[in-house]
Amino acid sequence: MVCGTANSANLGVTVHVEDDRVLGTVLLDTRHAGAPGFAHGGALAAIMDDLLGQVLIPLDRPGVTATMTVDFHAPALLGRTMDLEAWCERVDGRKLHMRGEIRDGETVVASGSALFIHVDVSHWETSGHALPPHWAGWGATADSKP
Ligand SMILES: CCCCCCCCCCCCCCCC(=O)SCCNC(=O)CCNC(=O)[C@H](O)C(C)(C)COP(=O)(O)OP(=O)(O)OC[C@H]1O[C@@H](n2cnc3c(N)ncnc32)[C@H](O)[C@@H]1OP(=O)(O)O
Repeated sequence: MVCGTANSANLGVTVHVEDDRVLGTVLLDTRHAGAPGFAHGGALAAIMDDLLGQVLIPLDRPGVTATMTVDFHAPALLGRTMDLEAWCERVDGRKLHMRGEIRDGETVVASGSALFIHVDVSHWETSGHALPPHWAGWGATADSKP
């Protein structure tokens, strides 16, 4: 629902990995309004969760959000391309401490921190739905990483 191109209701986030960091952009519009002209905080929180979750890819650790805090520092205006950045601050066993920012130019609109828990890919098999084929092998190098 955030960056999945197969979902026509996605929030239009695009991301890529650079040196273990996830960088990206998002352009919110009236569909994502809270107050007129401003992005809904829940949309920003969803973007933050997904952004921090994308760090699981360079970490090569499948995982889920256990807890997340989003700090809203400045109003997020609709119709502006905002920059996204996320990284892993610390790995402590299965606990993955992520951090990220949503910025409008030099202004940090929101910052986030989350605890993700490393799980086996079989975690998602309990839904009964088939996993995306490209998830096969996700986490294969996790045991060899600190
Ligand atoms: C090449 C491949 C490409 C693949 C490409 C894939 C795309 C990749 C992008 C994904 C981007 C999407 C990002 C969205 C991410 C979601 O939206 S995930 C969905 C929302 N989250 C969930 O559904 C999680 C639901 N919760 C759970 O399933 C379970 O509670 C958990 C989190 C797995 C933990 O359960 P558990 O495995 O039984 O572990 P448990 O022993 O309870 O906890 C382990 C440790 O963590 C601590 N802990 C657990 N929960 C908490 C908490 N809430 N607060 C503090 N500590 C906690 C425990 O205290 C424990 O600590 P220790 O005692 O070891 O010190």
